[in-house]
Amino acid sequence: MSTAPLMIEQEKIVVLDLGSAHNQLITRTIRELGVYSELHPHTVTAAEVKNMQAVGIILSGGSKDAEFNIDPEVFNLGIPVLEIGSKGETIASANEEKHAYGEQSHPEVGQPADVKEMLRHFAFEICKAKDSWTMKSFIDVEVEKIRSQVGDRKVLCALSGGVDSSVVAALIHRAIGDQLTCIFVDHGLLRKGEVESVVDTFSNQFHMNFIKVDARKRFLDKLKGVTDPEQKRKIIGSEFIYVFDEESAKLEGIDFLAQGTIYADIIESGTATNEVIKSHHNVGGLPEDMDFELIEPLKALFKDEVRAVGAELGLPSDIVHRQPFPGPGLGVRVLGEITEEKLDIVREADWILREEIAKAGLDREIWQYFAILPDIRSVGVRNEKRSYDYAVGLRAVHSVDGMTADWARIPWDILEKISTRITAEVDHVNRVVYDITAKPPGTIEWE
Ligand SMILES: Nc1ncnc2c1ncn2[C@@H]1O[C@H](COP(=O)(O)OP(=O)(O)OP(=O)(O)O)[C@@H](O)[C@H]1O
Repeated sequence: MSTAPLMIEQEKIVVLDLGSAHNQLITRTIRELGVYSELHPHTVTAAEVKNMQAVGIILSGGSKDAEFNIDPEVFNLGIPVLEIGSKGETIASANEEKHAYGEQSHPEVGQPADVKEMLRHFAFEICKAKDSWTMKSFIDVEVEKIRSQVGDRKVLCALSGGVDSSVVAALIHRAIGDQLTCIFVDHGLLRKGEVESVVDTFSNQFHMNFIKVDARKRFLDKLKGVTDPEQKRKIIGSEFIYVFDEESAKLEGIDFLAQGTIYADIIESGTATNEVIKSHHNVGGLPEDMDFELIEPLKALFKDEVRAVGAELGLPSDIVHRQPFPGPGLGVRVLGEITEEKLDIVREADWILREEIAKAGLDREIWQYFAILPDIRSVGVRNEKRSYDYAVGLRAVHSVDGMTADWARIPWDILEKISTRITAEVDHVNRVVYDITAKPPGTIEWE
């Protein structure tokens, strides 16, 4: 985590990380109130805080602990300070007028109203913050920043059709129009309808400089005969880089690379952001030695804020609300060797699942749901004849951040409908199973 502010000019409440598990929740809650907030390490100095346009400071968690000694000058800045203990209780608060709070609050899930009230009181009554943090104002500010950073030069964006890179592309396009070029690699591992939706949105509706690379055959050839999951991921990742490198080499005069880095990437990577190229991605990411300056306009935003920016920029709902989808795509949902036939099966089964979940009105309720094709065939009967065909797995989970998950209690009759449709409509499937494993001990994806 960097000590430099991400939104420099924006008035903010600074949350200092003293080891509480609630830090992110507190930061988000303040933003939901309409006040921008950033999380910073406890090692930040008073002088640094002073330069952050801070109107309030929150010390969050374990502040009595010696290992979290903070710069004592922080208390002398004339900026209100609120201390929240590691269990969420208000320990004390101090500011120039020595306001004190006796109330006890617990920002655990289950009592969010209390915390929100406490934070609202602190932000507006004590800090006199303005509720000026909206996604519309964010877009206005960022558009200006991008314009002055880029000038008349050119920007390249690797567009996956996922939420982050789609919103980055739309935002930069709003700022500089044709100076942006997007490259979308169709590796043949996307779900049904996704390629069409990406092309339609960015090429037909936004009229972007949009390059779609059809690399389906190339990826399948490389994956032929490979069954080991790690090996599959590696091949998909490195092939993506080759393809992207080849395509970008054809373009001239590009100075910048746009990245969909978001706040979670920064908080989780624990490093100064602007030096890191998004490193966690499964797709392998782009090589560190690419000769581009980075533009990362979403790096201060939480995921729900990114979605709100996307909606404000006019991106369609299927992109803005796209479920988390692994970088290697269906490559990790076809277990064992990947073939065209198996990809088709999983794509069709997944489509039916998505359709029925949407029809039942559960599509926003369930965090993630998808079909898997395990490498299993079993015996069944079809038209009074013995069949020996594939089993399809269904997975649907509730989760907040993907770290833990519980399986979704989809009503039986909906599961029945999905199963009946899959076995009737998808060739070579004679059995459907539902995964009832939580994470842990399972993972959300099967590979
Ligand atoms: N098929 C693709 N075509 C072009 N770029 C891609 C593709 N897949 C991934 N990328 C690029 O690599 C980045 C990281 O990919 P990853 O699959 O880990 O997605 P992510 O972190 O969820 O972001 P996103 O929401 O943009 O997909 C993407 O943001 C995008 O810039």
